[in-house]
Amino acid sequence: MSDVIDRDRPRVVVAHHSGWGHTAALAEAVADGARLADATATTLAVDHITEEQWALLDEADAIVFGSPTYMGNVSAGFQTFAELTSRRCATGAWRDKVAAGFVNSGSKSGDKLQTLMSLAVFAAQHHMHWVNLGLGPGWNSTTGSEQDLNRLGFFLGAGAQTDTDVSAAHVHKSDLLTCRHLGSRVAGVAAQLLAGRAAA
Ligand SMILES: Cc1cc2nc3c(=O)[nH]c(=O)nc-3n(C[C@H](O)[C@H](O)[C@H](O)COP(=O)(O)O)c2cc1C
Repeated sequence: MSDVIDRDRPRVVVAHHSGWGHTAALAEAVADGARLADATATTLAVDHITEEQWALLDEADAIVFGSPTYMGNVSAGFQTFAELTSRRCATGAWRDKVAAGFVNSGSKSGDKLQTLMSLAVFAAQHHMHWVNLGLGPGWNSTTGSEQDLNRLGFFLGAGAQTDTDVSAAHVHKSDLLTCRHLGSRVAGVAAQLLAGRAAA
């Protein structure tokens, strides 16, 4: 594929922290969704970030942030990354990129809305365009089930729950599909933005 066509495809980076691999599995699902929507996608663990990976972030059209919920907020690993972006924040390096977020916790709620809100505020500090989940709530009626997309009923981004005593192979199918949906949605919005900028 030529460089010109490659440049026309949105570049999505999924920047996440994960202590035991649960949130990393969700990150892969986000990337799969972006690829399904014809974007290029890279997952990136923010606790081992190289100069090349910083460059990937700087060149991305969209960055999807992901964190487990630790003590009712983003993990220290994610927050360390966030603080390392302060110079980019000051210079507006990520201004007008598309952003979105996904979070995970051990408890069904686990106060992970707070985690998602922290991601959204982080994106806002970078003057990024936050994309919401774009799904109605699942599993909220007598005919619903925990296999529904968006089974935990989030709007701001994707919310997942993983039992604390299972491996990453047991991340809930519905949560993986919900994250895949988010990746596709982000890629679609990024493509619309790129097309709009080109037209303008
Ligand atoms: C230090 C620490 C704090 C945690 N705090 C919360 C919490 O506030 N709410 C919750 O529901 N789960 C909490 N958990 C559980 C994790 O969110 C859960 O195990 C998650 O799946 C871990 O994802 P990871 O493998 O991507 O790190 C905590 C786990 C750790 C290690």
